[in-house]
Amino acid sequence: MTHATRALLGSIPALTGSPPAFRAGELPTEPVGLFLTWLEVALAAGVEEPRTVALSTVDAGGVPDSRMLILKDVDSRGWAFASTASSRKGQQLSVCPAAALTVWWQPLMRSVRVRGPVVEAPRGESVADLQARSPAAQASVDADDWTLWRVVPNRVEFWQGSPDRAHTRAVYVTEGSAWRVSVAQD
Ligand SMILES: Cc1cc2nc3c(=O)[nH]c(=O)nc-3n(C[C@H](O)[C@H](O)[C@H](O)COP(=O)(O)O)c2cc1C
Repeated sequence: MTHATRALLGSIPALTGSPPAFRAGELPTEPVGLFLTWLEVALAAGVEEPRTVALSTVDAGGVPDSRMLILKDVDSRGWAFASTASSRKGQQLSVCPAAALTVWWQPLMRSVRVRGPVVEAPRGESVADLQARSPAAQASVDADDWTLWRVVPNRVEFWQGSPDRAHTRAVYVTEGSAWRVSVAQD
């Protein structure tokens, strides 16, 4: 029933919502501050579970996988997430230590994506992360397996959708130890 499915999908609204003001001429010089500002706006707007992200990794053959995860921290060291080293993502990160991470915050019509190499946090941080989980969540994993990683960003893109489809993207790219930001309308 391809036709019916296509019709069903076509009938579902997409890119609904109302964008907050986005002054592309007044961007901060680095992306972490802007991400945290957007997160605060998402929280104030009642976006549900704004710390949920899609994390994409690739296997040894270059084939990607993506899954939802909880964002654990964001600072100048990167975007932190945690899982088991023995998981599919853990195995993929051991052969290809790089990832992309994406959020979609509705009804703000905002998406952010972050990409770069992935580094494992010092062991103590993984232990602390595990200890902060519920007893049931702690009991479900082997403590030695639980791992905190960070995506160390070399490209961060802030996408602001618009009802008139004049979407705006602010793209931060590393240039040595500094960030270069450019704004595109598409
Ligand atoms: C909203 C949401 C949040 C999740 N958060 C985590 C998480 O923080 N860590 C984790 O290991 N799995 C989390 N999961 C489960 C993952 O999506 C995934 O199923 C699991 O980690 C196995 O992925 P893998 O086989 O690609 O390694 C979450 C799932 C959902 C839907």
